[in-house]
Amino acid sequence: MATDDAAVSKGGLFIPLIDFAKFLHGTPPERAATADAILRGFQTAGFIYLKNHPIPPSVLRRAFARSADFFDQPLAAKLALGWTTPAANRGYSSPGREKVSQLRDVDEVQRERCAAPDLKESLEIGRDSDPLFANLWPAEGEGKLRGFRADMVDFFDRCKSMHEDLMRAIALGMGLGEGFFGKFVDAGDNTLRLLHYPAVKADVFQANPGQVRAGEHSDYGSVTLLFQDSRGGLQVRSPTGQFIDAAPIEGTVVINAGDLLARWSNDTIKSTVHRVVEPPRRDCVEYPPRYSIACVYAPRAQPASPVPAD
Ligand SMILES: O=C(O)CCC(=O)C(=O)O
Ligand SMILES: [Fe+2]
Repeated sequence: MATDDAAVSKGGLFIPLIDFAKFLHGTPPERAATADAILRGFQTAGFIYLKNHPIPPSVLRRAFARSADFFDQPLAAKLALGWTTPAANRGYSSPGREKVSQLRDVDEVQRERCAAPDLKESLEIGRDSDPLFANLWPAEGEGKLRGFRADMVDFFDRCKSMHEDLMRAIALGMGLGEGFFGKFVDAGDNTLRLLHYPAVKADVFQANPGQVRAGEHSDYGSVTLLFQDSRGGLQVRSPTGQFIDAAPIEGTVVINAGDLLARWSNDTIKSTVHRVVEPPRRDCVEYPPRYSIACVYAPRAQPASPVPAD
């Protein structure tokens, strides 16, 4: 059965490759089997790969091209859209600014940032209609970034809709009503995260064995959709503690459960640690840039209806 295909099977880590169309358009038994496979993947690996997902290749190609156009701007233009506060969590973070980590102590994070800064830059985009926080968009102008905002809002909405489908599958797999999570996730208080790992000399990794493109961490939300280009470097921690390559597979999206879903499921679902490292070693002086797009889902910031007093 398609749901038993492995995207990754190594070192005790089995990440299933699942046909999402069987959940979206299948017969009731196909939908149920696919929902079970999705839930099992999150319970065992914390990660799944989905094929035949609803975001068309042309839309993805466009999102990646627009992301490259954004990062291609002069640094000063990007810094003008600088990330400000965790509450807003919007805007641009220049290389070396963000260090993803499992550490909780700010001084320890700072030491890790100095020893092995994440070799990446990012743009965080939140719900565009949020009444509290505004996205930081490049000026529309006539250049390459014309239409950037409209394209990103469209991509954001497509990811939101896919997230709602996924939460329906998880609820079905858990034996709950399909709509169980609906009222928690329908606001779309999510974060679209454009990531660019600039070209880097191979000897940077050789000179510093702790050097990474993104440090080891778990994600904070319910699930993260992760679209990656063909460069490689994403690794997922296996149940025995080894980091295993989660290589790109054309036409698929990698999805991982985050801390919130682990909490919601009483830790039956795993929020698994992952990182981005030196790409598969090859004979080159410089590794090319890598782009990825992560959509991190969070529950609605405000309750859907007033919470009863007691
Ligand atoms: O770029 C990647 O492949 C991973 C990014 C990631 O894990 C994150 O931003 O949370
Ligand atoms: Fe992550």
